[in-house]
Amino acid sequence: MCNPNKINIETSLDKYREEIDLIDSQIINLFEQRIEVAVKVAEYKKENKMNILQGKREEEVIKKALSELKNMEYSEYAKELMNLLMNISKEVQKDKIK
Ligand SMILES: O=C(O)C(=O)C[C@]1(C(=O)O)C=C[C@@H](O)C=C1
Repeated sequence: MCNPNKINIETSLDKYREEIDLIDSQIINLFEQRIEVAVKVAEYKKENKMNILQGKREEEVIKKALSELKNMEYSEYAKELMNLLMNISKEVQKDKIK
């Protein structure tokens, strides 16, 4: 005999995973768009002899991102995510303009 509760648990897990898949696909699309803009910024920086690292701008990006958060419990994780995104931008920019 199968346990109907187990079926329910699996069904809701599948639903949550479908939700995560949808969110991941949006994140990956936005991630790609962000990188493509960072590549354009790299070209601008090269033409204008600017440093790849823009510390003041990074502070602003983090501040702005945190101001969008509804649950401040996640602020350290959000900060970690933004720092990771900017580190990836800088890596891509270095590759593009070296
Ligand atoms: O604004 C810039 O100058 C960028 O290159 C973009 C970006 C980012 O990913 O947000 C990347 C590197 C800089 O240090 C600051 C910000």
